[in-house]
Amino acid sequence: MSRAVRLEGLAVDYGRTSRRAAVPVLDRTDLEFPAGSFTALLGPSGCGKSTLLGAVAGFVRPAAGRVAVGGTQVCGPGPDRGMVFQQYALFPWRTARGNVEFALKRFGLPRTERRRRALAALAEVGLADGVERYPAQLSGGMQQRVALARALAAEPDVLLLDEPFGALDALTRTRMQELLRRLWQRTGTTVLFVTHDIDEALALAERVVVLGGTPGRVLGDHAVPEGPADPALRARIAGHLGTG
Ligand SMILES: Nc1ncnc2c1ncn2[C@@H]1O[C@H](COP(=O)(O)OP(=O)(O)OP(=O)(O)O)[C@@H](O)[C@H]1O
Repeated sequence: MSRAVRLEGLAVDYGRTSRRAAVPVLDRTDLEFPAGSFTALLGPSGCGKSTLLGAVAGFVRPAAGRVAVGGTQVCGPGPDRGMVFQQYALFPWRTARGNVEFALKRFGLPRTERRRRALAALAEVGLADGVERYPAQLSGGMQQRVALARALAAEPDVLLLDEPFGALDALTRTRMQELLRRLWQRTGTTVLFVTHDIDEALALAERVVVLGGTPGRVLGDHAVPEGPADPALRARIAGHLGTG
């Protein structure tokens, strides 16, 4: 299933204490991500991309406004939202299968179901032969496949990816991008993908939202047409980023 994500006047600030005023990180932001859509969030370092994703994941509490997934207000993390980070954050003492199974534990699934889902998700990301390997026996790309399988095994409605391929070499990165596109097309999950790479955003997403400024706000919102890359669109987006 997939569900729409809606940000309504979402604002986030950090560092509020009894002595110090809060630092605003994300300005009041209204955005709607339709069910099944694939959006890239693009912007310079520090503009609040991860913060926005964290608010959707339920890790970050809004200072104002709200986030709703499928019409239900987000109050904390939940199995309907899966997250993949740049650092794979796998347990080194668990195998690929063990890492995915462990992540499913908090959803109260019986052991046989956890195993079934873990093996299916690992096969889906092309790791059927590596399920009993430990992270140290896997390349960076393979470890990121495990992290992706871990998120997919929960069968989330919304997949949140925070620069997931930033640490991979160019070839592995292209392969992982293709894998993600295929998975999205098959599952129809709503995808929010954070990157600071224009070409990655244009290669993957149907829509590119550009964030920038301090506090962060939406500077541009562009549909990406199917087909060959459009240099004029790229130039417009680069213009928002000040890299044109
Ligand atoms: N837990 C926190 N406490 C205080 N400040 C924070 C916290 N997390 C992030 N910040 C600050 O909030 C701002 C936005 O950070 P965020 O990580 O959301 O940006 P980003 O656009 O994802 O950056 P990057 O591309 O470098 O990951 C930054 O100035 C950062 O230093």
